Amino acid sequence: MTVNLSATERRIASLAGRRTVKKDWQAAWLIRAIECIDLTTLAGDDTPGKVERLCAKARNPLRADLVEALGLSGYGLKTGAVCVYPMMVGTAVKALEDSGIPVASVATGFPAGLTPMQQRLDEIAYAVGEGAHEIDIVISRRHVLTGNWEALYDEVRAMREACGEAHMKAILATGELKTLSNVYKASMVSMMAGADFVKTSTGMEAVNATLPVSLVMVRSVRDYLDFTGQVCGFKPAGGIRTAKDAIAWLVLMKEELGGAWLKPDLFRFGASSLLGDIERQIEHYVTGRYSSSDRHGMA
Ligand SMILES: O=C[C@H](O)COP(=O)(O)O
Repeated sequence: MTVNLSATERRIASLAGRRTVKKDWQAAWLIRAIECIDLTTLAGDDTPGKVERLCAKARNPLRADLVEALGLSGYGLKTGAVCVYPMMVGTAVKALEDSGIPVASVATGFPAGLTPMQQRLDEIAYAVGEGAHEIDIVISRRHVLTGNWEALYDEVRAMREACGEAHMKAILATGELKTLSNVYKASMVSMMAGADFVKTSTGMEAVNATLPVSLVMVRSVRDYLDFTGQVCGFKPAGGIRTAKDAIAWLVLMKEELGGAWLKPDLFRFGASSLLGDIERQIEHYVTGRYSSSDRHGMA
């Protein structure tokens, strides 16, 4: 399998012109984007209080006056999930009780994945034991860079088993995989080994989610569906900060995979600050005025 870089770039360059999403449609697409956000905090200074505030935001992602102006009172708008480190899972589970919002936890030596395998599996067990519904694992980049696909398969398979009932997202850390062909192969092997989602990045690599890498991954999802009949979700993560970015990714999903991949069961944004810009754009749609971005803090 090889990926044609210039064809990939050409396809991405043409995407923006394929759909015009303005005014009411833009507001509707942004609401959908909110429902697909894994609202994330993965920082060394995370505290229970910060996670509780983030969970409150996940329950009420837009200010009440904006929700009312959009006619969404009673709709129950909420984010797709809240994503935290394993030590914060218990706090998040408690804060999200009865909300229907799943808690996702990174695990397996996030972000580098360079801890011994047993510890990585124990970390999954810990997060699941704390109540995580979804586990975002990181793959060993060295298996990709050395072409050891069997080792990658075995690793992801073992992690899939450790997740039990929890959904598993496989983070490829695409910014460290060197080539788009490697991205395609790593994505395919992760799906073969049982990943429910493939995810671009940890947010900690030098290069995180990009549209060309995302195109390659969604094509692998499409091919996997054609080969096996199995559906897999997709999660771009890292550096997605603006409403405009969100629309670009939603257009990509709609064009490449169709409407089924515009819903949180098959599509998520991994993002810590995207919601703030979306709220700001929706405020502009409702009031005609832009507020300062610091009025839309997350936690
Ligand atoms: O998976 C989520 C990422 O760590 C979030 O990255 P971000 O802070 O660039 O939005």
